[in-house]
Amino acid sequence: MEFPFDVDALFPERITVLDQHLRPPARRPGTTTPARVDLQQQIMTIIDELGKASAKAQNLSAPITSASRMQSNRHVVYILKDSSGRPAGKGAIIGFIKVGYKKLFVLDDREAHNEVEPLCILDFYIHESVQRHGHGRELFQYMLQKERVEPHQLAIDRPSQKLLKFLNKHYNLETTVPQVNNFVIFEGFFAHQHRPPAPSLRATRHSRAAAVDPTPTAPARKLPPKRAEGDIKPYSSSDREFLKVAVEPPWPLNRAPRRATPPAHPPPRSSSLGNSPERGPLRPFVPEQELLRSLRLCPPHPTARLLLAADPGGSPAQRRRTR
Ligand SMILES: CC(=O)SCCNC(=O)CCNC(=O)[C@H](O)C(C)(C)COP(=O)(O)OP(=O)(O)OC[C@H]1O[C@@H](n2cnc3c(N)ncnc32)[C@H](O)[C@@H]1OP(=O)(O)O
Repeated sequence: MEFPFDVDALFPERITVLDQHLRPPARRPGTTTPARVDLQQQIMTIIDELGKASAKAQNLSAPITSASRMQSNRHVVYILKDSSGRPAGKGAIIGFIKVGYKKLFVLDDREAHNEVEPLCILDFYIHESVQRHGHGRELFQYMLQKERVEPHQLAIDRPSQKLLKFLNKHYNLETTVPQVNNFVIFEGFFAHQHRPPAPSLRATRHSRAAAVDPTPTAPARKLPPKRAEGDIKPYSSSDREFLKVAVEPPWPLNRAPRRATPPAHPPPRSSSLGNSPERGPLRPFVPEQELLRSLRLCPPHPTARLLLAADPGGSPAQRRRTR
């Protein structure tokens, strides 16, 4: 994937790690340094384009990775570049993987709910022209070492068939523990749950392009106690949740408020907060409180008044309850 600017100078290392600050990595000595804002704009362009390409490859209706979503989440993206075109070309981007810690409620093999906070694979893409060349593995392996996690410790947000095959081939991950949410976890997940997240993602909130530390050690952290079934929320929020087509609420909650003039700007199709870009055809919802208020202010219909008057048995209290 090529860009009109010098990707090779922007990302001096083969793999660049970026967090929510999207800070441009330090440039090689001797290279000219454009204004910081320009560099950050280039990074945002790369992330937006990668997100779009990944969504297309997965047949998603909208990207789940974008610069704005990165800025509003504590996710980390690992970007793999190709500088083989150097010195003539400007380098190219091969792909990326996005990870982040998420609080999830997952079922173990006895179908008991467990509250956990594993590192999740949220998005992963290698350019079509170079898939099945080992780049995915290179990126994944780097991420595992940097985050100090083992493959069984990961939760995968709705993996594609290709990713399932990838995990099976490279990491022998095959047997899944059935879940009711969109996350896939593999056998061995619970055995490793006492291994805590590494400080790389949690504590270091800077753009990094550091060398891989080959010693995967991390201090132990106690997991929260198991919750009673009643406390458990029915699902854990996936990053892909906002892609689902929204279900229209029943009448009259689906009535749009009357507007004299159309809005000057349509609502954003997708925001960093994760509202669905698929909601175009749906009418905006009337807030429930507003609806109740307007119902209370409504004078009773004449027929209703007649019916109330003709009901000798109905006490005011009963009528209040019925109403
Ligand atoms: C949580 C999520 O992100 S889900 C979305 C995952 N991303 C996608 O599905 C996007 C499209 N696919 C891709 O971008 C890539 O194929 C990735 C990221 C899944 C893997 O990256 P690659 O560079 O192709 O992987 P790498 O070369 O290291 O390993 C190849 C192995 O991956 C699996 N794989 C990759 N592509 C395919 C494919 N088209 N069909 C079946 N298996 C595939 C196979 O196990 C393959 O081994 P094989 O060639 O011996 O059969």
